Amino acid sequence: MHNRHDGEPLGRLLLIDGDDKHAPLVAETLVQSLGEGVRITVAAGGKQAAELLRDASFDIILADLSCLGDLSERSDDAVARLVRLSDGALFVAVSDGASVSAAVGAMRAGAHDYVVKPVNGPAMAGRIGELAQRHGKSRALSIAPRVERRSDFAGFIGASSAMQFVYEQIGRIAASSAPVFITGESGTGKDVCAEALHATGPRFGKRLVAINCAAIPRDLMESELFGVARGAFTGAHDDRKGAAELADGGTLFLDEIGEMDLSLQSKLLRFLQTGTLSRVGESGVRQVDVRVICATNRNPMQLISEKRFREDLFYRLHVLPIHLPPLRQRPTDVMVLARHFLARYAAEEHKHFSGFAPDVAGLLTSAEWPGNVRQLQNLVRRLVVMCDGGEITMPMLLAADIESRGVATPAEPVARGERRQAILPMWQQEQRIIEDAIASFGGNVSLAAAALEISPSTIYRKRQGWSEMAAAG
Ligand SMILES: Nc1ncnc2c1ncn2[C@@H]1O[C@H](COP(=O)(O)OP(=O)(O)OP(=O)(O)O)[C@@H](O)[C@H]1O
Repeated sequence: MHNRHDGEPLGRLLLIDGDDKHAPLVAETLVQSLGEGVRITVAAGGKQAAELLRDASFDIILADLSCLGDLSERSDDAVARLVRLSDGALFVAVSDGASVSAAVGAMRAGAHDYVVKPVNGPAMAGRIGELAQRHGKSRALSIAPRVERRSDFAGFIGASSAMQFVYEQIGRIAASSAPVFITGESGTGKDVCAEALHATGPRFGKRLVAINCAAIPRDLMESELFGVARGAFTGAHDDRKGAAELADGGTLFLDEIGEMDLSLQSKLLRFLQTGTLSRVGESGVRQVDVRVICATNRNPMQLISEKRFREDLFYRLHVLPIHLPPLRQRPTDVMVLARHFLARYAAEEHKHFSGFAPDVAGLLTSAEWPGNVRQLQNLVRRLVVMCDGGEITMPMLLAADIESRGVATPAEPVARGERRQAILPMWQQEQRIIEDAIASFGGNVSLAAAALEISPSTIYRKRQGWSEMAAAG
């Protein structure tokens, strides 16, 4: 937060909001969150905003898409015109949430992001800081409240911007009881995330009970989740609580939710709707208060389209989405994590390591890491066990890397006839890029398409093609 500022403002924000009662309130919450160094000018519509932009320079523009009609009938056209006049300001579109296509249109027209109404001051201030950093908008960044860059948070290690965003999201939603839906490839830290949400929230005094929907046989899953009454089936000698009851007052973590049987999905939906459950073989109902966190490394939209996941259950669970980015998208975290694991395993093994040789660090940083943090962690552990100590050199890495799916691919593998990283066919690489984009927009195909600068119908067409390719083997 900035100190009170008497002279020139630190920055200028243009708020385009057609509601003359609402706009001053929004402006006030923004000043409270951004600090008094920001000067806010309100424009009642697109035309007035365009005039203001011709006369003065602004650092941030917040534009309610519903009030730009006086500038152009189409909101994307109005946004494009304002962006052209904006002199490189950070441009955030505000939409009413009903029209995803308007928000996508605004982003195609040059907006940096969109937020759904109502504009919340503290959340908006955080978002401005994040966007300003991501888009290199130094003027907007100077207004945003300083956020300490953290290199660790509640069990996570990592100082990249992507992880700062994750920490900020966890901090913002930990106190709520609404369901959280965590997505991310295997090994990106979905369990760590569930633990962080529980540990930093008000339910910390009660239990976090985790249940892995892929690891438990189908016919046992219902009793594991909801408990069992004595005599319900052969072998049920006693009444037993399930994970949901054990987590009462605390958090229930449903890992690999995408693997849950469809009939149990209906029962889970009922539990989420009513807050009550019945143990297997019991006719009465029991009230249970849990916060549900679920996670999957699959694409939930694909599971829904394949009819393996109920859409109504997805929307019940997908209230607060968190996406954990793959390690290859945050290369600055690799050595932070590698050094952390080296220190930890060296202490466990009573050995002394001085660090990684520069060529090893370079190779690790640029590797693909298909198994993400888990793969890096296992590799460092293997290095510590196999080596006596000192500096981790390239020969040591190559010796330890044998089972790690080719992280340490040498620079000229073909010439030297050594191992080569598997090259995926073009369609699979394209599929990965598109699925990553969809996951990072919480499953929203339209927004992913806008970010990739292709049309949503292209994504749907490609998906059809991938299923056919996969079916063809
Ligand atoms: N950012 C991180 N900082 C420190 N450790 C991490 C981080 N991310 C993951 N890990 C570690 O990597 C391993 C895998 O993490 P985790 O089990 O949370 O991944 P996951 O996404 O749930 O994987 P899966 O989908 O296979 O269950 C764990 O040992 C975890 O402690």
